[in-house]
Amino acid sequence: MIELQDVAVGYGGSELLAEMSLKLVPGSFHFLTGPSGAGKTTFLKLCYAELLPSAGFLGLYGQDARTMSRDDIAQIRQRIGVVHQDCQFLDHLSVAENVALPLTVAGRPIDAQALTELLAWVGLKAQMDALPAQLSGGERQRAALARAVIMSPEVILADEPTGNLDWEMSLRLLSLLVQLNKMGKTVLIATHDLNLIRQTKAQVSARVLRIANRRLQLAGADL
Ligand SMILES: Nc1ncnc2c1ncn2[C@@H]1O[C@H](COP(=O)(O)OP(=O)(O)OP(=O)(O)O)[C@@H](O)[C@H]1O
Repeated sequence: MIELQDVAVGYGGSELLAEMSLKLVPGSFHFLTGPSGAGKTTFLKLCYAELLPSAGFLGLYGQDARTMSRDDIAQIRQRIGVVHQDCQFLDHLSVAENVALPLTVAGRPIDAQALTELLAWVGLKAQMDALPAQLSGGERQRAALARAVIMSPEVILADEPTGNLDWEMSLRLLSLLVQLNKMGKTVLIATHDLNLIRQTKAQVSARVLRIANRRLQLAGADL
């Protein structure tokens, strides 16, 4: 579904990451770790063609990302749900309307019952009519996760989804991502929280990728 062969990427002509190869197979669970500034967000942006490689092959569902039209990329993005590091919401819309926004934008009907069930699943049923400003950090992250999965994507990419959360809330969010994986979704989570990775590996068979020295590596068994 997402395949990189010898990919390099950078900004403004300077290379940040190089020689990256990876195949994200359906149903897999990956963590991506590495120090701040190593390029985790940049790597995720490649995976949903927000950035294109400066060298190598990036395949999205069998198509070469560099030859895809805007429409092709828009289609592919419907199959990839992204939880961004700084989850942004439209302040004047309710939590439910924000979560349903990808459907609205795509011109798809909103199934009110399915929306309520999704909000209940992330523990936000009581807050569905609240405004985003009324949510706590953990609630915002869970709303962002609900918004990322509302289009039933096959892949979920989450960028530091537990960034500012306490341990208990981090585990709660992780358990939602594990549940999605057990439902067959492919999950990739960028995080610098090694304890979280260790904790999750007890629940799910996860591979840990690490960015070091501008390269993507498979982390050792210690993680
Ligand atoms: N749009 C951009 N233009 C130029 N440089 C950028 C851009 N986005 C990121 N960078 C630089 O690329 C490097 C990697 O950034 P990136 O956000 O991918 O790292 P990260 O591993 O996700 O970091 P963090 O853990 O702090 O979120 C950083 O040095 C950053 O300043």
